[in-house]
Amino acid sequence: MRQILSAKQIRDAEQHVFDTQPDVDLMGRAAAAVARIADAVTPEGTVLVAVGPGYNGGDGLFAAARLAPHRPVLLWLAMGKAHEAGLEAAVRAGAQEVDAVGAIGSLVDCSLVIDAVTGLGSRPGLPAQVATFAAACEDEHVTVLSVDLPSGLDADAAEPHESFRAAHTVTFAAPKPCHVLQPAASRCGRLHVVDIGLDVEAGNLRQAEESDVARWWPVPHEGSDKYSRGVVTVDTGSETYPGAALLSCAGALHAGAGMVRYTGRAPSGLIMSRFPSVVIGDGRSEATVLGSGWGDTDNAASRVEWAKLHRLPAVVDADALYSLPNGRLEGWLLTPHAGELGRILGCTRAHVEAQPLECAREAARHTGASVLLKGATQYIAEPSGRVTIAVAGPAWTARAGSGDVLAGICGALLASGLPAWKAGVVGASIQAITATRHPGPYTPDDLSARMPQVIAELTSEL
Ligand SMILES: NC(=O)C1=CN([C@@H]2O[C@H](COP(=O)(O)OP(=O)(O)OC[C@H]3O[C@@H](n4cnc5c(N)ncnc54)[C@H](OP(=O)(O)O)[C@@H]3O)[C@@H](O)[C@H]2O)[C@@H](O)CC1
Ligand SMILES: Nc1ncnc2c1ncn2[C@@H]1O[C@H](COP(=O)(O)OP(=O)(O)O)[C@@H](O)[C@H]1O
Ligand SMILES: [K+]
Repeated sequence: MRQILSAKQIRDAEQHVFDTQPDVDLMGRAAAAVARIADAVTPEGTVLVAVGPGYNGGDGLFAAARLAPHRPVLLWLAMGKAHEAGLEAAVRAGAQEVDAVGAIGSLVDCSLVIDAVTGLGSRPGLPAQVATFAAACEDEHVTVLSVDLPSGLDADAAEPHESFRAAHTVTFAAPKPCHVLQPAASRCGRLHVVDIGLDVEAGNLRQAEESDVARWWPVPHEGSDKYSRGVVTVDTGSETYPGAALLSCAGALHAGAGMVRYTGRAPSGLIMSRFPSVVIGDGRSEATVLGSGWGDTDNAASRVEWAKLHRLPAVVDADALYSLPNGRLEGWLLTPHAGELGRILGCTRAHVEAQPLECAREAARHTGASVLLKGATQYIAEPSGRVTIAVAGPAWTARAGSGDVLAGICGALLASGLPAWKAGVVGASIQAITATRHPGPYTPDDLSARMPQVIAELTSEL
């Protein structure tokens, strides 16, 4: 599990070092890492460093001082001002200053641009002159290495403000939200996290890794039977949308449910012809999946209430999300996409997309359920306010029906005994990991059929 830290948490940790170990040169360590990675990314050729007015620019200047003795280095002071000691060191080492016109003109001969304009102190967006330079870097296809974060992004946000588009980003101590939350994360390129000796405390935002999914996967043991592995009741699909029933059953079966019972309104013959191991009809079970493909069902509320009355942990998807029963939904997992979460909260999809963490947290706090907010970045919020980001996957998964499969996967995991938040994290992650290992336009059901092999690989890698 990787901790994701806010700008404030990093600044507090830096302050602690300044207060307790005044001799430690944090900027020197940061600059050394930037120079080392710059040489690793492009070992030869001219490096142009775009330098801002604060400490981020200082990192760039001290990195320039380390690079200039063995390769040509140009400096562009993007906002006029620069860290004085850093500038002196860079110039002393042989770096040469250019103006804005010279900076853009030299791009054609540069092998690397180091973006050290702004970092943690970045206000969203870029001043016009810097925006022009960033656009020119893209036009010339120059490799950009951003220091701490692509200048223009907000360290704590997912929003893709006008910013540099980096091929590599070197950050310090831990990733910040902008490095892992889409769409901002797509501006960062490959992320290098460097330890500069900050002592950081765990917060309430973290990202799951493949190793967590492997560790948490409910692998059956000698004593397992179909009941102990977990029976999941799937009430999804309808006469109008029978496909959703097949998709959620496919998810539950391929995630390894001990038994799948189908109680929805899609024709049972259809289910049996595709999945003969599914048992049609009600019976004992450990969890239920509700809502995918219900459409405008008139008795949605009573079907959701039924799960609450039977104290059955539920995965609540799609239309069932608008018929949540009153009271705390402890042990439940809600799986909205941004539009659905907006409707639940009474705000717009755009608001949810701009404030995904806050919205997922609010829904979890309000309902008492865990909330899996689906999309390019998938957030699992708990009522406590803790948020775990699922392992990310490629955008191949972004197609109709992926959510129905995901609901089935999560249902099987909930039935196996995982707590709701973990079922959400593991379910969303396994779908993404499968898509990463099998890239291409697979249909959601074809992709789910590849999951068992990936689960076997993952759990045998332990
Ligand atoms: N502290 C340490 O020892 C260590 C710090 N480290 C490094 O320091 C970085 C943080 O440094 P920082 O706090 O100086 O902020 P930084 O990101 O350089 O920006 C502030 C300046 O930019 C300006 N500005 C911002 N946005 C703007 C915009 N859109 N358009 C125009 N101007 C804008 C802003 O102007 P103002 O808001 O004051 O008007 C201010 O002048 C951190 O990311 C890491 O790289 C590492 O070396 C480890 C040790
Ligand atoms: N950009 C993206 N990258 C990766 N996965 C995505 C992206 N956008 C959406 N997804 C995936 O697609 C699924 C879409 O779910 P949803 O919108 O509920 O679809 P449906 O209701 O049609 O099944 C989510 O589970 C998410 O995993
Ligand atoms: K930067």
